[in-house]
Amino acid sequence: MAIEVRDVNKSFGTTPVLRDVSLDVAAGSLTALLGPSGGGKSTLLRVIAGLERPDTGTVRISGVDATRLSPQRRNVGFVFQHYAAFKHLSVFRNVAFGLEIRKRPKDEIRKRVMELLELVHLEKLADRYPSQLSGGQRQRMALARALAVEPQVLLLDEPFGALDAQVRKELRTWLRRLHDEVHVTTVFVTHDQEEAIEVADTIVVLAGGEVVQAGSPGEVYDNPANPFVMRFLGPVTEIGGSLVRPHDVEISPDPVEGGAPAVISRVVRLGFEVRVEVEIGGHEAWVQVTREQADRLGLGPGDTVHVRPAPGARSLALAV
Ligand SMILES: Nc1ncnc2c1ncn2[C@@H]1O[C@H](COP(=O)(O)OP(=O)(O)OP(=O)(O)O)[C@@H](O)[C@H]1O
Repeated sequence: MAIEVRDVNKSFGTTPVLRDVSLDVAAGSLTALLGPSGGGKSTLLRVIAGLERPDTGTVRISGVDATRLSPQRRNVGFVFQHYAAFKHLSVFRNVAFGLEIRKRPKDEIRKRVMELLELVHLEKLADRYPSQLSGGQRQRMALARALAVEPQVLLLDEPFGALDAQVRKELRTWLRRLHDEVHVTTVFVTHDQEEAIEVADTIVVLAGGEVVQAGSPGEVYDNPANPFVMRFLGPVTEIGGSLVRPHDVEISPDPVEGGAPAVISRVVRLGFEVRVEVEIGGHEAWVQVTREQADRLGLGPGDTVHVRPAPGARSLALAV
């Protein structure tokens, strides 16, 4: 394991922020810490980085007990949402910085920095200053700088959080590819479930300072540990006292075994998908169907249909 967090507790004043957190991060993996705002994600990342000291518990990095080591001695690289670049230094010098203070030979620095700039596709912008870069380019420079000193672990705290949705999506794909090339163990914080599912090979769901579930994106999406995780990972609706994904609901004009009669209140076409809003015995639910299905069934407001979770669909019973 590249990172082993054991029974970590951390409070700020009297407020517990991390409660008995244990976590294993496999070497070479790309792990997302996912959860709602205030759940403790950044604090956990900072504990791993050595920027916060846990009240109890331990952090091991590459087999070494790092709990009491300073951030500088942990061999970790980090990138934050608002990356503080050296404004008066060129992109090249920003990336070279860590190597220069380690007094590496000039030739070696030049070679390594140019390799890194190619990796993050900034080789043509080496002589620019940070103020002459876009937000996305600046974050890529930050990643190159963090990678320059060959950290054992890369820690990213919402690295694309301040960028607009389009650039964010591009950088996600790019981060995944970068990771496939470099394989450095990476932990990144996000509150965006789509980002976590798309980029990470392991997702750790953190809420209320506790690890609620950890697993591959498929496991966490398909086998959520509880209704909270199911809601957080994707859309849900309630049918017959169970929580189910709206694309896992069968809709039929005729009565079906285990089905409940429902009245369609609205049919919303969202490109390829159609969202069918229904009322079942006084409560609202919705079903996601394809446009082809909606047309074939001729669904319209006021129609009575029958709905049930599709056979084999994942559903979670809700406590009454
Ligand atoms: N230095 C601090 N002093 C006091 N309280 C803090 C400190 N840092 C964090 N907290 C509190 O700890 C809780 C968890 O914060 P943390 O930043 O770890 O959550 P998060 O999951 O990363 O949330 P976000 O996505 O909003 O950053 C919050 O209630 C926050 O107000």
